[in-house]
Amino acid sequence: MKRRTKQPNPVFAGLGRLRIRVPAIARQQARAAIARRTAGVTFAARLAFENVDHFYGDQQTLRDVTLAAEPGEVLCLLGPSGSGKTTLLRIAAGIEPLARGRLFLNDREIAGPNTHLPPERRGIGLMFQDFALFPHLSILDNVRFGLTALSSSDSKGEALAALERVGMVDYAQNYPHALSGGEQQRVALARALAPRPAVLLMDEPFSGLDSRLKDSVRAETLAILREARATAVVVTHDAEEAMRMGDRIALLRDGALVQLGTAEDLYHRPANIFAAGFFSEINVFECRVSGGVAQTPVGPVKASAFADGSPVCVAVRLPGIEITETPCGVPARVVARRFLGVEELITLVVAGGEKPIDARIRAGQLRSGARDVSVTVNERDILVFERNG
Ligand SMILES: Nc1ncnc2c1ncn2[C@@H]1O[C@H](COP(=O)(O)OP(=O)(O)OP(=O)(O)O)[C@@H](O)[C@H]1O
Repeated sequence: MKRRTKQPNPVFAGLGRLRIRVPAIARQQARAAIARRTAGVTFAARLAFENVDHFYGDQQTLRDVTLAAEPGEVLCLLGPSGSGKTTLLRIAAGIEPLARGRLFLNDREIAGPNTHLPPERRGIGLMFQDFALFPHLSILDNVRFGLTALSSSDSKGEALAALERVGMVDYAQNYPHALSGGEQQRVALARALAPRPAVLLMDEPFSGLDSRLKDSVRAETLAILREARATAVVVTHDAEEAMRMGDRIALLRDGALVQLGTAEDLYHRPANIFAAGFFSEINVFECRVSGGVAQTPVGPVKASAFADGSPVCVAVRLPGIEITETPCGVPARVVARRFLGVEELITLVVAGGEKPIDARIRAGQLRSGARDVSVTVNERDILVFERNG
C-alpha cells in the first residue's frame, strides 16, 4: 500500500469562478519584480543519481539507477505503474532515504552513505500530481508559502511576479476552489517556481486534467519552464507526453533504468523489445536466425548482426505494414476493421502465422469489403532484438 505525503486536494465547493480583480498597483508591483529579476530566471543545476538502490521493506524499488538531469533541461521519467518513478523523485526531494548510492546537486553530494541534506536545504521544488494547494489560503498566500525567508513585501512581490508569469495575477485574491483544474495547475507551477529552485520535480503534473486541457496546459508549462530556465524532472507514464515535453527521456522498468536518451533515440533505436513496445504499437514475432535472415510470417527480415540459430524477437510497427489487394507480398485475410477517424486499424490473418497481426492504415485506403489482400512491410518499421534482450 502506498503512503504519500501529499496535501489534501482542494475542496471544490461548487462556487462560480469569480475573478477578484487585484488592484492595478499589485500588477505593477508584479511586473516590476519580474523586471528586477530578469524574467524570473532560476539558477538551474545538474541533478545526478549515482548507483541508487531503494527498498520498501523487503521489496527492492530501485536498482542501481544512474542518471542525471542537466542544467536547464526537462528530463522525463517514464515507465509503467510501479516502475519506481515517484520513488526517484521522493529521493531527490529528500523525503525518502536511499539504501545505496549517491545524489548530487551540481558537485555537492546531497544524499549518500554519510550525507542527508534535509529537504528544505536542497533548493529542490516538488510539484504534486493533485497540485496540493492549501484550500484555506488565497492564491497569493499559496504562492507566498515557500517564500518565508523573505520580508513580507518582498515575498508579496515575488509571489505576484510568479503569478504574473503564469498569467494568474488577476486571481491573486481568489481561493483554490474557485479555479478550474488548469488554473490550479498554473498556480501550483507558480508556487513551485517562486522560490527559484535549482531543480523542479513534477509528479504527473497533468494527470488531473482532461485530455483537451492537458495539451494546452502542457505547452504553457513547457514555455514557462523554458523562460525560467529551470532544470525540471517530470514523471509520466505516457510516452507521447514524455516525447512532447522531455529534452531527454529516462525509461524505467521494475526499478531499473532501461534507456536514457532523446525521443528520437528511444523511438528509432530502442534498447530492447520493452522500449520498442513502449514507444509504438508493434507486432512481435519470435523466430531463429538462419543465414543472416529471420523468417517471420510477414516475410524474411535481415538479421545479419545475429549468429545462425540465435533466438530473436522481430518487432514490426503497425503503420509499417502495407496492405493492398494487388497480389505482391505475403497473402493475408482481413478479419476485422476498426475506423479511427484519420486511420483504420486492420486485423489480419497471415498465411502460416500463428496469431492475427494488426496494421494501421490511412482511412479509406483499402476498399470496404476487401478480404483477401497482400501484406508488405516497410523496412524502417522493423526492429530485431536478441530474444532475452
Ligand atoms: N510507501 C510505500 N510503501 C511500500 N511500497 C511502496 C510505497 N510507495 C511505493 N511503493 C511500491 O514501490 C514500487 C514503486 O512505486 P512508485 O510509486 O515509485 O512507482 P511509479 O512508477 O511512480 O508508479 P505510478 O506510476 O503508479 O505512480 C511499487 O511497487 C509500489 O507499490
